[in-house]
Amino acid sequence: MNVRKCWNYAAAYEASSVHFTMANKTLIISAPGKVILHGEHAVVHGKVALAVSLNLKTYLRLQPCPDQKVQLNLPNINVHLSWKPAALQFLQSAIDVTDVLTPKAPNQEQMDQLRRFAGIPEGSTDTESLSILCFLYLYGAISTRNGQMPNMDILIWSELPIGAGLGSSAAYCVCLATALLSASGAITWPVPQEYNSTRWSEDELELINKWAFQGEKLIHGNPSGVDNAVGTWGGILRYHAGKIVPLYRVPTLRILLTNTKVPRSTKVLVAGVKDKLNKLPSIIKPVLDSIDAISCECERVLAAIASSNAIDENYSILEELIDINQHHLNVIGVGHSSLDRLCQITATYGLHSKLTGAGGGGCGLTLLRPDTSHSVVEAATQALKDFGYDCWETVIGGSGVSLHSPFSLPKDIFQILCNAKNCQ
Ligand SMILES: Nc1ncnc2c1ncn2[C@@H]1O[C@H](COP(=O)(O)OP(=O)(O)O)[C@@H](O)[C@H]1O
Ligand SMILES: C[C@@](O)(CCOP(=O)(O)O)CC(=O)O
Ligand SMILES: [Mg+2]
Repeated sequence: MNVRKCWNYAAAYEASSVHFTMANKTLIISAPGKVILHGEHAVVHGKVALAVSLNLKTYLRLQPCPDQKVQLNLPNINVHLSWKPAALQFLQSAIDVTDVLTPKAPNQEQMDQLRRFAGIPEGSTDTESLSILCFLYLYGAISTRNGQMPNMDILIWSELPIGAGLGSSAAYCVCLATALLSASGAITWPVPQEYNSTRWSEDELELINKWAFQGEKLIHGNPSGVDNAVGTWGGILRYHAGKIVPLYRVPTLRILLTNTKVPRSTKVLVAGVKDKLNKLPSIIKPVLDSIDAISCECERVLAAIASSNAIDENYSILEELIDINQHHLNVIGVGHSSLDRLCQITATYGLHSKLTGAGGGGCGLTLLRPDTSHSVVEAATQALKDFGYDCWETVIGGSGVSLHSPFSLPKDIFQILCNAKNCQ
C-alpha cells in the first residue's frame, strides 16, 4: 500500500506541540448512511448483499482543542466528554498498534482496559458505551502512534436515525477513522481547494474502510463490512465476503423509507441469527442460500431494467423478491410486528416492502415503480404516519466519505457543527 505522507502536515506538526496545527484549520467530514436492498444478515455469513448510499449523513468536525484536552462531543446521544491527554496515556501501551497501515481489532484484554477506564460495566451494550469505547479504541490505535498523545476537539452529529438499520454505526466509524487518520498524517490532510469532494486516493479510502471496520466490530460484534464499505465509497455496491464491486448498470430507483421507531440493536440481532444457524444449520443455511440467490437475481434484474428491458415484468420480479426476502428475514428471527404492519399497510396500496438493515424494528424499505403516482405515495405515506411511523421518499446513490468547507454546509448543519463558539 502506498499511503501518501502529508509533508505539509508533518512540518506543521514538527513545529508545534499541537498535533494537527495546519494553521488551526477545522476539518469537516461526512459519511453517508446506507440502505441494504437485499442480503442483510446473510452477508455476515458470506452471502451476497446489495447496498446503496443514502442522502442522510453523519458529520464530524475536528479542530485543535484550545485547552490542550481531548474532547468528544456526541450531541445525538448527549455525550460530552473531555480528558487530559495524560489520563489517556495508558492507551499507548494498552493498544499496541505498531503499524497504522495494518488495522487490528481490540482483543478481550484491551477491551477490558478501555471499559475499566471509561467506567463501563462488562457486557454493557448501551448506545453511549459503544460510542465511547469505539472512540477510545480508534484514538488509541491511530492517533497515539509515534508516542504522541494529541489533543483534539471532535464533534460527531448525524441526520440518520441511530439504531434504525440505516448504517449510523458505520457512518460514525468512517468519519472517526478518516478524521483520526488525517490528523495523524497517515492519510492526506486535505487542502482547502479540495473541499466538497472526495480527495483521498484509493489506497487511503481502503485504509479508512479497514479502520472503520475495526470500529464496527466494536459496535456490532461480528459485522460483514458492507455498511462501512458504502459509508466509504458511496454509490451502489455488491458486497460478497469482503469483495466490493460498484454496480454501474442500475436504474434510478425510487424507494420509500419507513422508520417504525422501534429500537433494536444490530449486535443483538446479528448474534441471534448466528445462534439459530448454529442450532438448526440444516434449516437456516438453505434460507441464507436463498437470500444469496435473491441478491444475485436482483442484480440481474436491475441490469435488465437499466437496459430498458421489459420494465413492468422486471419490476414485478423485484417486488416478488422483496416479498420472499421479507419472509426469509422473519424465518431467521429478525422480523418484528411493526415491520409486518408496514408490509400490510403498503400492500393495500399495491406496494411491496421489506425490512432493511438488522431488522427487529428500525426501518423498512418500500419499492416504488417509476410510474407510481404521487397520490399513491402520499396516501401510503399518510397511512404509515398515522401509525406513528416516519416515512419519506429517499435519494440514494450519492458519494461516500467527503470533505466539506464549513461555509458550504446547509445552514442548519452549519449551525450544529460550527456555531461561533466552536468553529475557528
Ligand atoms: N451520531 C452518533 N453519535 C454517537 N454514536 C453513534 C452515532 N451514530 C451511531 N452511533 C453508534 O452506533 C450505534 C448504532 O449502531 P447499530 O445498532 O448498528 O444501528 P445502525 O447502524 O443501524 O444505526 C449506537 O448505539 C451508537 O453506539
Ligand atoms: C445485519 C447486517 O447485515 C446489517 C446491519 O446494518 P445496521 O447496523 O442495522 O444499519 C449486519 C452486517 O452486515 O454487518
Ligand atoms: Mg450498524
